[in-house]
Amino acid sequence: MIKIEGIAASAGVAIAPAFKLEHPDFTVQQRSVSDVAAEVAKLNAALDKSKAELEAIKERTLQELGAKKAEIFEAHLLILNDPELISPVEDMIRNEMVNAEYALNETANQFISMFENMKSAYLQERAADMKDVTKRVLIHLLGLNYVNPAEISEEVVIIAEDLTPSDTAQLNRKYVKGFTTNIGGRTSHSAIMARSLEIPAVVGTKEVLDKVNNGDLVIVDGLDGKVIINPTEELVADYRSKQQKYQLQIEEWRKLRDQATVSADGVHVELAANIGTPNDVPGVIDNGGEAVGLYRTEFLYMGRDKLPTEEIQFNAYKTVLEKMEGKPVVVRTLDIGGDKELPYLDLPKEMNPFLGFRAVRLCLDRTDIFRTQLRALLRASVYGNLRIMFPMIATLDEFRQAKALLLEEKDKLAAEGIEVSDEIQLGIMVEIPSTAIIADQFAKEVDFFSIGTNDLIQYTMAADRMNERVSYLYQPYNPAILRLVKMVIDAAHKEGKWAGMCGEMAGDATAIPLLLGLGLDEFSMSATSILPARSQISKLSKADMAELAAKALTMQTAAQVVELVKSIDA
Ligand SMILES: C=C(OP(=O)(O)O)C(=O)O
Ligand SMILES: [Mg+2]
Repeated sequence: MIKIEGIAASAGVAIAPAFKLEHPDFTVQQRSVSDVAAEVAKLNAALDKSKAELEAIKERTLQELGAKKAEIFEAHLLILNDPELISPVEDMIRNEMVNAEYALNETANQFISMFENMKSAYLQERAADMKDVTKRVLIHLLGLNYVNPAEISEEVVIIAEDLTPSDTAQLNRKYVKGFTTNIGGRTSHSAIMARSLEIPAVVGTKEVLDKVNNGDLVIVDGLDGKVIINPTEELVADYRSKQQKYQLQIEEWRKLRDQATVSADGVHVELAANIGTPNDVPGVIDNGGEAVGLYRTEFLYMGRDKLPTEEIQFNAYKTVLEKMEGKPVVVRTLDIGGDKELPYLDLPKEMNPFLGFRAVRLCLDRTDIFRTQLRALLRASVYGNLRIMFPMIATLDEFRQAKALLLEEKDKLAAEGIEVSDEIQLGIMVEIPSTAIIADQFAKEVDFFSIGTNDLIQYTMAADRMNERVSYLYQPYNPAILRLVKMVIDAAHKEGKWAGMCGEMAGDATAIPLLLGLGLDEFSMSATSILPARSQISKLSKADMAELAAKALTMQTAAQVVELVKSIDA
């Protein structure tokens, strides 16, 4: 039995066999072959295995997710059965006497670049299918040991060095009971997504991948940040009861679903949810969310081969607004960069991606991309209560430029006779210290602030939010952070505006008493944190918390602040 400590990233307990997820090396080398017939046979065997896999996946998808989702695998099968692709591969092996993987890769790449250069969106999508199918066959030709995480069909706990946000988005909750990684922090995007998928997770363990073998029984304790490999039977029994207790607690919280969030002394605050896709909305409603406080639109841009069209975006935004039935929806414009990459934009690698060309910086440069998103948002605005928010604003100039582009697009739509709501509030994320410091000036021009503590903490403390080695510096309760938060809230209130928070700190049980005391109006968090937060706030008096917060601001260290907050229970 091995016990490993990590960072509790998504609540709950998972107990299942380990599935190690390692990204294989798809590099293909050219080799000369003398036995051409054997090479062709090798190709055919790999094709047969791939087809059999696809048949099985298609069948399963059909049963579990329906005909529409299964179509993609039918398309992949058609490619593998297409003589126009397969014959040239065989010809190349025979004529040039080269290895099967090289012939396949070369031929497929020619088709891929041909499709990519076509005008039709349909044919461009075929390029993505071709890439997927080629990878599948190469896995067999190169003898790689790899299963796509989306295709797991038994209950497992995933063990990985790290998971990208798009890996995480593909996980099927039915089979993936939990995950644990070597690197990452509580605010890395895979952790955030794990919370919205309600998959227990422990990240930043530094060593779990080296310590575990495929099939080992693993416990992931996402409540206390522990991973146990090959536990004793007694420990498994203990954790099963911890799992049940947590389940009962969730049922208790559920009773608060349809209630407003009111403090013990009768003050209402808004509890909103952070979402990544329209599919997250049922989770928001299910968890009693009063609004969407942050819709991270970048996930619409990820996991595809090219930019989403205005129509794709319009439909996504409209769906969210309609499903929220008039409750506020804060949509954040594209925040790509940092740990969220868009390979098809072909941006140069940067030394410090979190300090680089990202979010609104990119949008103000690539106004073509930005304008498309703004148009889609404006068109969708008539379907609900839309609020638009710009990320990573560092200067007033950036806000003014972004707002000017929005107004230009609004005028254009009006000229085209397309209806746009006149009630759209326009706000900014406060996640860069410069903006927090002159929040009083911003407050005169914006309709609201949403404090992005995930980034605000990393920029204030100069500690990478993804790096577990400096996680000791990632201190939400540091008085320096609390003072910045206070400046932003006070600045908003002075101008009659509201201040929210959509960083993970907003859902953190230790931070909530302080934030309530500092006067935060809206708390936006992972949907699963909403009910525990509602329960907690109902027991706190805002007036008492204001006194507590005032004391916290005079403390010297984060540890002292934590002690102070703990003392309210004592
Ligand atoms: C909510 C935030 O945005 P993201 O986590 O997407 O950077 C933040 O920085 O706090
Ligand atoms: Mg951010």
